[in-house]
Amino acid sequence: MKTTINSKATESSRETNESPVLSAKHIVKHFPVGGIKRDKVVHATDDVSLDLYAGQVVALVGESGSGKSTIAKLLSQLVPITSGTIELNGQPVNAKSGKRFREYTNQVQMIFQDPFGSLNAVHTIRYILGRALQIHKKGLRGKKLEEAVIELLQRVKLTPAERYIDKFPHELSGGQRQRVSIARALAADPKVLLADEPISMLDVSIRLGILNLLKDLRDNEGIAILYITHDVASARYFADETLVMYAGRVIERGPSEMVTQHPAHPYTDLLVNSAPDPDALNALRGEAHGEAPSLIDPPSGCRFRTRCPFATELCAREVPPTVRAATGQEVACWLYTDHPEAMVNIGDKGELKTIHDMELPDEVKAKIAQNKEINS
Ligand SMILES: Nc1ncnc2c1ncn2[C@@H]1O[C@H](COP(=O)(O)OP(=O)(O)OP(=O)(O)O)[C@@H](O)[C@H]1O
Repeated sequence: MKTTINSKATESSRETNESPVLSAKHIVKHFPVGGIKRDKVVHATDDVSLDLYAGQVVALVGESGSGKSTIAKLLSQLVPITSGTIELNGQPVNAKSGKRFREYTNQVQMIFQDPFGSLNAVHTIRYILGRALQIHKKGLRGKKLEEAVIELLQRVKLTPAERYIDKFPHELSGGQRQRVSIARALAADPKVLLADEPISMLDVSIRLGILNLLKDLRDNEGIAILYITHDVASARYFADETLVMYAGRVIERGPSEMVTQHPAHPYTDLLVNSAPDPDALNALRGEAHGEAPSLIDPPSGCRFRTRCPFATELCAREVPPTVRAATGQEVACWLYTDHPEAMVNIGDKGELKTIHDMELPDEVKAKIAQNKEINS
């Protein structure tokens, strides 16, 4: 039986001897449920590990409710983790307040989805960015503060800065406001940006500009970025590595090009083929059906098995190990192991048949055979 591989970030996308800036190890978040289900919890994220490296973008993709935002909230320490550890520069982070907490939030900044709600409408850009700078660099005032505000505006390409500095948020376009939000995050000189759907509320025509700005920050300033998105195509364009989440778990990860062009996990395949509307999965393919599962009582074993065309009794019984697929990415799926039961599929009428008896394209059969060989 194949041994489970470490869920370390894919090495081909970066220098192998580099250490991550921010590292999440086996993080779990269970939210308590109120009302009559008081004794139950929502399994928002279960056993998620990820590493963010300087000058690299990691994308988290998945349907609505798969736990992506929860990961960002845990990494930004907006909500406490149920279990697991977060390490910044190799040091475990457990400060919940005080100086060490402020040091952490300086280094790990968040960019939110809604540039309309996240900037205070009653203040000018000068005040908003000036306040952010003063919080992180105490004693900065007068001309030096003005220069620092102008520099921030230049870093996010709002130039000439004089045109924007005395404006109120409502006088700016959505894209310009998102640039101000990014400038505010940069005021802390962060090593990590957690960007939760930073372009999804923006007009399609200006989305690329914001992604290119974030790309520049990655390339020129070496900032590590976690990019949360529904949009697989933008993950391919922007992210070095892509992690796919399903019902609170990471089910596939690897170089973005491989994950998005040669998906290994049946769910990723579905997600990629349903683009640009990943929430329309149900209508997509005859063989995959059903709703995303409840996170209060998630399915046993593999959480995708209730919608998976290849699900077996083994998938219901045990959580699949994470193994390496022939195409290089890491995948949590029994199909990629040499477990004998993973060969058996329950047909429409309840009869047992092997995956090789199913009507699959030859290339899919070859891929599965190749994967089994590699992992045996
Ligand atoms: N404070 C909370 N209390 C209870 N449940 C929560 C809380 N926050 C999130 N959840 C639940 O956790 C699960 C994961 O939510 P999360 O927002 O992380 O998903 P997501 O993938 O980011 O979705 P979206 O793309 O819609 O933002 C959902 O079932 C959600 O309802």
